[in-house]
Amino acid sequence: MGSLGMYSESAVRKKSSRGYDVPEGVDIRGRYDEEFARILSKEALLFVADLQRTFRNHIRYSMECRREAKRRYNEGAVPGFDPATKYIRESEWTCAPVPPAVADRRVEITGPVERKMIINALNSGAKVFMADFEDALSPNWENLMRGQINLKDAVDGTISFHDKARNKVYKLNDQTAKLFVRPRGWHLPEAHIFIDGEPATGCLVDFGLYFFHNHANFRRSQGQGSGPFFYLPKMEHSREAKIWNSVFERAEKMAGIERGSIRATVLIETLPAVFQMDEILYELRDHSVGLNCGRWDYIFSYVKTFQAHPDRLLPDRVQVGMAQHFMRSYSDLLIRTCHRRGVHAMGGMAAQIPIRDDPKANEMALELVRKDKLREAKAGHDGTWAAHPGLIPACMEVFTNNMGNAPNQIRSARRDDAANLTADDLLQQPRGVRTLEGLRLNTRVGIQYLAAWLTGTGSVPLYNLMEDAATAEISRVQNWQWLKYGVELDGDGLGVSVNKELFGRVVEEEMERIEREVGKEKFRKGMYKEACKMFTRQCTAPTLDDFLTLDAYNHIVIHHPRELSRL
Ligand SMILES: CC(=O)SCCNC(=O)CCNC(=O)[C@H](O)C(C)(C)COP(=O)(O)OP(=O)(O)OC[C@H]1O[C@@H](n2cnc3c(N)ncnc32)[C@H](O)[C@@H]1OP(=O)(O)O
Ligand SMILES: O=CC(=O)O
Ligand SMILES: [Mg+2]
Repeated sequence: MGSLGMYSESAVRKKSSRGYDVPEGVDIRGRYDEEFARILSKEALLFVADLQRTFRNHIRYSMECRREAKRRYNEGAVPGFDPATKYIRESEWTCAPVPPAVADRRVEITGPVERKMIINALNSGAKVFMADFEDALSPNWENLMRGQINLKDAVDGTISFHDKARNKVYKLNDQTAKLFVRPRGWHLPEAHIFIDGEPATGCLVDFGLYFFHNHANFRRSQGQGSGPFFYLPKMEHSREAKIWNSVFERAEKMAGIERGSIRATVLIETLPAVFQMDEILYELRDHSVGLNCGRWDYIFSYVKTFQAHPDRLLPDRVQVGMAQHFMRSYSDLLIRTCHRRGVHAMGGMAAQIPIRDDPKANEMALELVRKDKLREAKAGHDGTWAAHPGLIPACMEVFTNNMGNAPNQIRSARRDDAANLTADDLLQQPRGVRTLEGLRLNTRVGIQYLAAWLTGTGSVPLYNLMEDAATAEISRVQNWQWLKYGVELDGDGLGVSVNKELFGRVVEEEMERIEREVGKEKFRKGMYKEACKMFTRQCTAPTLDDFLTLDAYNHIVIHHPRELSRL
């Protein structure tokens, strides 16, 4: 438990907020629940409110800088290395030593903070489990609060789950994966918790509540004296990493633990951030355990950054893989940067998942995963991500064959050759063709994903692939880009160009197909029509929405007394 020593007495005064006991200035607008109230204790909320008050202006400024950068890119500029921080890139320094508890991260499983999945992931045989409040989670009130309860039970070691339908009880094994938690990105508000009349910042709620309730037990049971551990998503600039560093320092002070205890891996998953990798590590150098290639959001970010650059259009989504020059360059430079600074360079997610009812297709999917992991291990990555427990043995085998007994390749794979990579390498337009099937698949997947998200599920299997917020974003922005520039579907050889009329027909036909595939009953009961409306609006809007989930979020905010809120 944290101490309240750093807060004044008056700030702890109780005030009733729809059933919850809250400190001054905090208003809980989500449903009251006794279990939630244990997470939303007055002390924990005070900690979250303190983070919000301390950092809100820094966050606001950073988001304003993102808008300013977007304006520049939209006027024709391209991202590049910042001359002002050349000294950071060129000087020799290293991050704090990697804590022994997480030296070996050769396979990491990811998944939403759902109770059964947390147990399965911790028991999966992976070295790390990244519990996700971000790409894999629909951040409705129930998911967020239950997620916090589940994580607390997991850290306490008491988590269990009874699947009544199968009469199966889930419990933790003796040996479990190390827990990392990924809070939401800086851009997402938490509209069920108001602080001083404004929605709280989503990631400060996720981080604050988890840290407050778990830091002590985590360090004892999991961290061998260090931790807790985090993954930090979707940053665009080192100034955002600097805020996280300050958040960590403040949390460590509140908890009375040593500075540098908290450790985080930053996902490099926006195009501007690839030019800031040294700077991001530098800001977090006492709190870093590396960088990760968040390849799916990275592709999304490529389209978003170049939304006003018709000379940089993408081919079909399925063709934008790690073999493309810009993706390979990004992974190589990330490895070189991390190893030079003494931390892990983590690989990314292959989207394939096991295909239960078709052994041949399953073997082909597994082979694609093996190939992807082999490329990562040989390139020098220290570990990788798996979306499903069924993929762990294959990923483990590839990394173990390449790394042997060493826990990582930080010292052995320097990749100094990657120092020659230039901005042109990192920005090179991907090669390939565009097809009507590409447009159809984007539409079919985007709508089904959004329909799932609106009903509380943030990661889904679609057409034998894992789909989450990052992969769905690619579908959305690619459709938008093709519509905006009326691109020719050059892979079909028919000379057809994408326009609103064609897209309208595709939407109609794909909705019919979805109804056939999921069945009339599920289609009627689900949120496919709402998702279709939302997805269509976003694909055809004159200006590109920054995030699919920002507009969609308004539809999952439920305030009590019951009312639907628009932010
Ligand atoms: C771009 C990025 O950000 S990637 C990171 C974010 N994305 C993710 O984390 C996605 C994680 N993966 C998943 O959510 C799931 O694997 C899905 C949705 C893709 C597929 O899930 P399902 O359809 O339930 O898979 P399936 O039916 O094969 O599951 C079999 C078992 O494995 C479990 N399982 C599947 N994936 C996971 C996981 N990632 N973690 C833990 N357990 C899992 C299921 O709970 C199920 O358990 P059970 O047999 O005890 O009931
Ligand atoms: O978060 C991971 C990604 O690929 O996006
Ligand atoms: Mg991502």
